[in-house]
Amino acid sequence: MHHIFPSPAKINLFLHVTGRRDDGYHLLQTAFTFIDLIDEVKINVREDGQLLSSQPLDGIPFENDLCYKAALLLKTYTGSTLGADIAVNKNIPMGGGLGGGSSNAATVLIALNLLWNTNLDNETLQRLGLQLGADVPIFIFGHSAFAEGIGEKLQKIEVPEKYYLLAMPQVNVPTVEIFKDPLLTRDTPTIIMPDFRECTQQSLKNDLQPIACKQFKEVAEAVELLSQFGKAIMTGSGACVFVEFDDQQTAESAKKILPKHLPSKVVRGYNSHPLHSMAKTA
Ligand SMILES: C[C@@](CO)(OP(=O)(O)O)[C@H](O)COP(=O)(O)OP(=O)(O)OC[C@H]1O[C@@H](n2ccc(N)nc2=O)[C@H](O)[C@@H]1O
Ligand SMILES: Nc1ncnc2c1ncn2[C@@H]1O[C@H](COP(=O)(O)OP(=O)(O)O)[C@@H](O)[C@H]1O
Repeated sequence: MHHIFPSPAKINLFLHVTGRRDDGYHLLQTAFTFIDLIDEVKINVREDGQLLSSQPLDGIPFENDLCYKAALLLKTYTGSTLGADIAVNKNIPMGGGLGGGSSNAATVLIALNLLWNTNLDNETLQRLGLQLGADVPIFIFGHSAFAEGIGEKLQKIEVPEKYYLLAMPQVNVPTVEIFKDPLLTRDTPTIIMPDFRECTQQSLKNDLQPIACKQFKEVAEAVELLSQFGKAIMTGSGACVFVEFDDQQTAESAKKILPKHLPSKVVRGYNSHPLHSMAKTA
């Protein structure tokens, strides 16, 4: 029997680079919230222990798929003898700073932990998830959060659930190229940030954005086009850029003004991960 689990995208409402660790990874302060752009992860438990996909993603061999890596990690860690068929219906563009791959990995960890009865607690799953990527823990944490470290130290926050016009420039921004750019600002002063609503406009910036705009003209164009509606902020290391709206209609009207070559979508922010909301209502 197939089980279907939601796997939402995230946006970084701001992203500050505050330093660098000894291993070269950058220290960040960021705020994550979820949006209703959602992949569907379909899972079927296998008794024979194999991990397979009936529907590999375009250009990604299953061994490199974060879903497979998450399943293998959980299987190795717990010693479960069970396996799974895993397939994803993709709606989240890849490599856009929306965390789709990380979200898929988190959903697989949560879902298989239930289906295989391996009973790991949420914190252990977050720790395992971090081995797959810095963005995985937030999706297991399951609530809007202020994040520090490389994104793994999470504090719950309530963010006003706004609408966003999300522009998706058709370019793949390699995260590593942005972080290694000599012009990157790496010394944004740290902030204390428990209440998102008190965040000043000045804090609402992404330090990776000027670098992505410099390296990719498509990102710079998206920022310029969205800036006519408000403060345009890039998510993660790009390429997607968003601007906030209080209501859906105004966001839809703004979308109509954008040129056809820039794909865009009106989305809504959510504090709660849809898997957690499902668990509460079940
Ligand atoms: C920038 C963020 C913000 O949410 O999001 P995305 O753009 O991926 O969605 C994340 O921190 C992305 O973390 P993660 O997904 O682990 O990045 P990876 O692709 O593994 O990182 C590629 C490379 O970027 C550099 N890197 C990444 C994260 C970080 N905090 N410092 C770094 O210096 C490292 O050189 C790393 O090897
Ligand atoms: N299940 C998956 N979904 C999306 N991307 C995946 C997946 N498995 C591996 N990847 C790889 O991870 C990269 C980063 O994906 P993703 O998390 O969607 O974007 P980003 O890190 O920009 O937010 C993709 O470019 C892709 O090569």
